[in-house]
Amino acid sequence: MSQSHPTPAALTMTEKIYAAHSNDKNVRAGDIAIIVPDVVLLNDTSGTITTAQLKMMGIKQIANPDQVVVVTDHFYPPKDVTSANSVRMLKNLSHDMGIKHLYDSGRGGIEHALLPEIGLIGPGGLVFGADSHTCTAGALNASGMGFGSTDLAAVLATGELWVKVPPSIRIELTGKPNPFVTGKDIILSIIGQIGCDGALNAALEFGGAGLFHLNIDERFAIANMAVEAGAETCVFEFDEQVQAYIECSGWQEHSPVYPDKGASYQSVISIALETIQPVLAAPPSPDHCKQLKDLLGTKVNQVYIGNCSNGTMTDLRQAASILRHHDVKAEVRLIIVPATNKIYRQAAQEGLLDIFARAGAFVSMPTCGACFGGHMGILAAGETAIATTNRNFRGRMGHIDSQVFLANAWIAAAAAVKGEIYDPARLLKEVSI
Ligand SMILES: CC(C)[C@H](C(=O)O)[C@@H](O)C(=O)O
Ligand code: SF4
Repeated sequence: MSQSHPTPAALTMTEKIYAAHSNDKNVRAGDIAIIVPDVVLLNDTSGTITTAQLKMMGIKQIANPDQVVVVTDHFYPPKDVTSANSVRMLKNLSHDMGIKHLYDSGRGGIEHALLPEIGLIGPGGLVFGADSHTCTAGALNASGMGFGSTDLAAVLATGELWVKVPPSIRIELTGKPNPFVTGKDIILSIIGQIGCDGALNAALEFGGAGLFHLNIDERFAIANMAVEAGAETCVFEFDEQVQAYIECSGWQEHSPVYPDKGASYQSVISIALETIQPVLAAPPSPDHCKQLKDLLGTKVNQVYIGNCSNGTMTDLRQAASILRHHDVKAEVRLIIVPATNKIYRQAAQEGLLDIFARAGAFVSMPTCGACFGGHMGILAAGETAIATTNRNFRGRMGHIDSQVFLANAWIAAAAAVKGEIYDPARLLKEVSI
């Protein structure tokens, strides 16, 4: 419950979003508040546990079917009978409970990329999801929080949940990134600096003049990985780029939040974008940040370009700029997965899918697939992958003795061509000579 706070107060963006979704408009960081999210997000892994919990609780009708979005993406299209049963379970739930927002992967995409794209989340909005990367929504001046499946069952049953409003860490971005430095390099560098628990139980809030140089796709890549620094959620400041995005997506509510001058932060971290170099996260964790120049020559067996953080048009265009001139090295498996149906079709229209297929890549409609070692790209013992994904824990993409390096799409594509970690800038120069 909210304590008695002096008013008027200077608030963070996170405090404003949670207060706006609570009956108690005076809630602040540290308070426990009953929160009603705009969206409750379920997928075909955790969502099935949530569904089973609802059954155990004897819930015949959920509180607000319009609040719920169901996306089948993790094992989509079902890879075996168990995953087929999971998808069936979610389709039955949607039918029985009157949930209209049901998206299968072919029609929709990976949940965190899809939700903003179809205008179901936007400035000032709040989503609770049974998936840790629900924080991706933060790129659009919204807040997304991941929960366990049982908590989500409680939200479905009642439409609300108690939450401890997190304190915020302000990340002040200044300057302009160098060529070949992307959102991925920025977030990997930040996690490398503060560690996988550097933002534990806090909200990351991104702002500053440097934001101007980051397009929305790059902000998605950054927001998506806030949880890899331990953050509960993250929020980016609102600007013209967010405004332009929601004009296309159709997000109806227009309630951007701004940080108040004098708002209180757990800490403030300044990042001068021009100081960031192209980096990778070496195994076995996303905070194991290494400069590209220190990993050159590392052999790779598989390259994966996709997932909910980096399966965007920005990533695909970067990969295509390399693959239009080069074939994938014969012994390397390159898998490219646009994050949504819309991105897939845009890439087709721009001729990118053809460039990928011609170069020898395996291209697929959206699915989580290999990202979490689910299907379609499992690593054998001793194999090494470079992935534009967000996690490289031991065994993440397959065998417990396989390795994953996280990197941007330029670096990933260059590795697919060379079969080893290679400087994409150098590769492009070799073409123009
Ligand atoms: C399976 C799912 C619950 C999980 C998550 O919560 O993040 C997955 O999406 C992941 O990336 O590991
Ligand atoms: S793409 Fe990967 S990280 Fe994203 S939701 Fe799917 S499994 Fe999780």
